[in-house]
Amino acid sequence: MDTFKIYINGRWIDTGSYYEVFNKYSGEPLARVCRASSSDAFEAVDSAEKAFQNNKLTPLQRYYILEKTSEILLSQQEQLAMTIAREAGKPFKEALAEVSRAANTFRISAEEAKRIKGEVVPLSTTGSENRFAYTVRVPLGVVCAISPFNFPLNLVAHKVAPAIAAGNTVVLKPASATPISSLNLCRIMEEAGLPPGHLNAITGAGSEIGEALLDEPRFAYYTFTGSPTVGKQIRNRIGLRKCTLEMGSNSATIVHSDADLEKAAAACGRMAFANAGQVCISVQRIMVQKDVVKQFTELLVRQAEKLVLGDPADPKTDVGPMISVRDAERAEKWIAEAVSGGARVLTGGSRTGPLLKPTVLTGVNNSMKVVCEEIFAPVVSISTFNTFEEALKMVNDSKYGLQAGVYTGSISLAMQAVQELEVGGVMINDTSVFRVDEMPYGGVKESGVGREGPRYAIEEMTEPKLVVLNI
Ligand SMILES: NC(=O)c1ccc[n+]([C@@H]2O[C@H](COP(=O)([O-])OP(=O)(O)OC[C@H]3O[C@@H](n4cnc5c(N)ncnc54)[C@H](O)[C@@H]3O)[C@@H](O)[C@H]2O)c1
Ligand SMILES: O=C[C@H](O)CS(=O)(=O)O
Repeated sequence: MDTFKIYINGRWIDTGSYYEVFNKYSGEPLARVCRASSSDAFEAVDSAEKAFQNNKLTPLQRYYILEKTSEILLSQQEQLAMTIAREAGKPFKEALAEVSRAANTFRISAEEAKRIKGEVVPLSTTGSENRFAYTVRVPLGVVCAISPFNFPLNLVAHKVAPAIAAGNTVVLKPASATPISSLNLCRIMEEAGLPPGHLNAITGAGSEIGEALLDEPRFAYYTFTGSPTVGKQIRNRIGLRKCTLEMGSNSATIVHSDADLEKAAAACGRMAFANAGQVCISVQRIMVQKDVVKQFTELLVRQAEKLVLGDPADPKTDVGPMISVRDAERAEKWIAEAVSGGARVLTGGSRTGPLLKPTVLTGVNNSMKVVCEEIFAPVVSISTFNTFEEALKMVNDSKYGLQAGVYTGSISLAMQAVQELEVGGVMINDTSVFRVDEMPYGGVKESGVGREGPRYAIEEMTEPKLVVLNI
């Protein structure tokens, strides 16, 4: 079994303490991963701080390193995807797409590294005569990047690539369940020419090492993706320092009676169960106009029942295991809670180990966890509405607000949704899950603070410095 070491200052370090990462489908040990200590965390920050202070990269150097990283990712797409399939349980075909997206995230960040700019500030107030003012955007310094299990490569890319593009240095703490993809990325960035200290990765089980990072005063910025529970802890612990928090959601998609129902059902049927529903913008709630709910539901159930559940390493698999048996058991309990409250299971609902069958529920209400919480499982609930205003209220009746989808043939209804939905992104005639990596991405309410997407993450990871010349 391979042993994966932590990466500090360009050196691979065997800490002598390990934990096992498991194949999420078979439950077999996949690799042994070093467990970092708080002194390793301290050393990682030391390394990043020294690199930031003593070895700044020019924008062009950053461009070449990020562009090269993108190329290497694509050249190793199959093996990187198989690692994602095994450590995260993501179906191989989805994992291939994730590697391709990560390469794209690096390519976009490479381009943005050449475009970081300030602006001329016209001064006209009396007393500002003979003065010329402008701003420059400067990097914040050492960035702490903490990433989730469900996109173990691309969501790490969305933190590391913009941070490096902006001229920062990084200490990365990947999810304990899926650290291998991050360590592969460190290897690739080293091969791409990233000098020692610019990227450091420390791994460990549970929140122990994560906690050590929150107590570290030398981080200028925290970029976190994960659950609201942890995100709130970070917000409360880091004082006045800036952070981006990409957190949970119980994303909704509205299907109006004037929608293309075949198209809407096909998209919802695919995207409600991608990555076994473990996607922050997963189609978890579908609101359907009552005149078309019967037809839509039949189409959706048919779509769900076509999906192949099984080993994510098998190219035929559409839905793999959830990240753990415990999470699958939690989802199963939430389904049972909904059923005891009057909900009906139209398909799915049963579990074998970490495999939960794609599940479609109706007869739900907003007091049920499957609706009001983030289920993060292959479970979707259908509710009905009479008027479009009702649908908008149902979507907004949530503590989350990441992205929403709206299927309608009416431009005025679409614009009303844009106006009234309390979310970070409105997808018209797409599900809530639509995302390409150059988009600004993030939410409101408990879905988070700040935006990702390379150009927007770079804005967050730099700040304007004003210069005034009295000439
Ligand atoms: N909004 C987004 O872009 C987005 C994307 C993917 C996932 N998510 C969210 O992430 C969650 C699923 O991912 P997860 O289970 O890995 O989330 P999680 O919150 O359990 O863990 C996220 C990261 O935080 C670390 N962590 C845990 N406790 C910590 C602590 N006390 N201090 C510092 N770090 C700590 C974990 O080790 C992991 O690296 C879901 O809520 C999902 O909605 C959001
Ligand atoms: O899980 C949340 C991710 O941000 C979803 S994706 O990156 O849009 O696939």
